[in-house]
Amino acid sequence: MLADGVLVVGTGLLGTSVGLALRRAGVDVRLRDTKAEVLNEAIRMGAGRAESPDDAPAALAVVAVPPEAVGTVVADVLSSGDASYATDVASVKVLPAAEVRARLADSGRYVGSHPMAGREISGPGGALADLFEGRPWVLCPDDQTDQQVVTRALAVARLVGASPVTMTIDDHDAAVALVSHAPHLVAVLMAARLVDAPAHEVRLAGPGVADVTRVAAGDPALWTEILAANAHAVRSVLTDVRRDLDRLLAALETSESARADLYQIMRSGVEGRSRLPGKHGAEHTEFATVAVVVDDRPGQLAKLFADVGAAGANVEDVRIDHSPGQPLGMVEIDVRPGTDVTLRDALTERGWNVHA
Ligand SMILES: NC(=O)C1=CN([C@@H]2O[C@H](COP(=O)(O)OP(=O)(O)OC[C@H]3O[C@@H](n4cnc5c(N)ncnc54)[C@H](O)[C@@H]3O)[C@@H](O)[C@H]2O)C=CC1
Ligand SMILES: O=C(O)C(=O)Cc1ccc(O)cc1
Repeated sequence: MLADGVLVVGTGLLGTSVGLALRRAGVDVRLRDTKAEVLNEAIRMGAGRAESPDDAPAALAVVAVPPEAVGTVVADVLSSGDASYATDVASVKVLPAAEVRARLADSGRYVGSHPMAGREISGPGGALADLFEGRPWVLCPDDQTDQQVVTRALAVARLVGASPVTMTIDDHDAAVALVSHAPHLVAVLMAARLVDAPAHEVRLAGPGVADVTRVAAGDPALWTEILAANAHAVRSVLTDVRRDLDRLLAALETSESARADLYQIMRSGVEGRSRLPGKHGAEHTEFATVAVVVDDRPGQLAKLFADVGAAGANVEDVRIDHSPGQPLGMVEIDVRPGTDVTLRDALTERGWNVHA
């Protein structure tokens, strides 16, 4: 089905990651980017090859350019015959669909899609072959969409290790406003509080504020396009957040009833977070954590993981924090509840400093 190969347009973070994952699955991938140095870096990384004038039309173009450029690029690859069908990976779906429809009479050869995986680093340098592993990949066909393009986009999603999900473009944009775009803005607002903060305060920052603000490091130009294209749905979520913020401000007053409400708000945070999907999209599972203090020297982590493996424990997740100013790290290993006791004993026996 993808025997004629895939054309990836836009060899930044997403395009190069798609190329690396498809190459690993044996697909012929040709690459295109308006910036020669970016294209050459993606080729050097093994994400695909340069296009050739002798190439037959690609089975599918995967358009991985910023949202406002998607319509023009999809119309170009389909009308030039560079690809028979096209999909895109933009973080919004209503805008690209409208732009493709406005530019192409046979827009049924396009289906919008969105892998729910990314990083806060732009460009091919941040690309990873396993970026999409176990992540949802949303496809948004409508009644005009040709089944061929859906089949091909589905094949790409599966070959890169993602789990395909189908929804309408409107449902998609509403969902990502809640789970991606509004959270991005909350992270940005908290990170922006640090800009003029005194250095002696910022110095105390630990992994908590780093976790909460991680996505705020994303490319401001790309995110401005994403948010402008989904402004309506994002405003709706932020209006609810503003209402909650007002309630929170009142709950921080010093009265007994305010204190009870503050507790209720904290409880709703725990409850909401527990609804986040767990590893590989499975239902959220509470893991048990084993924390080990590790010397910050070469080979320690490899030795620790070997000892965890020897103890028969499966690592469900792992976090590493470095103690500021000390040659020590704290490794938190999440395992299935029940296995933590045996693991703790086994690691202590092997001489590790396991936190109580
Ligand atoms: N960054 C992320 O975490 C995620 C991004 N996306 C979506 O993926 C798309 C790409 O984002 P990134 O890879 O992060 O951006 P990026 O900035 O790393 O890469 C975009 C690339 O597109 C190229 N480009 C721009 N216009 C072009 C055109 N007309 N023809 C050919 N190449 C062109 C740029 O030169 C650049 O190399 C965006 O639509 C974004 O919404 C989707 C999921 C996650
Ligand atoms: O870094 C993360 O956790 C993300 O959620 C990345 C991300 C960014 C943009 C998207 O459209 C989809 C995923």
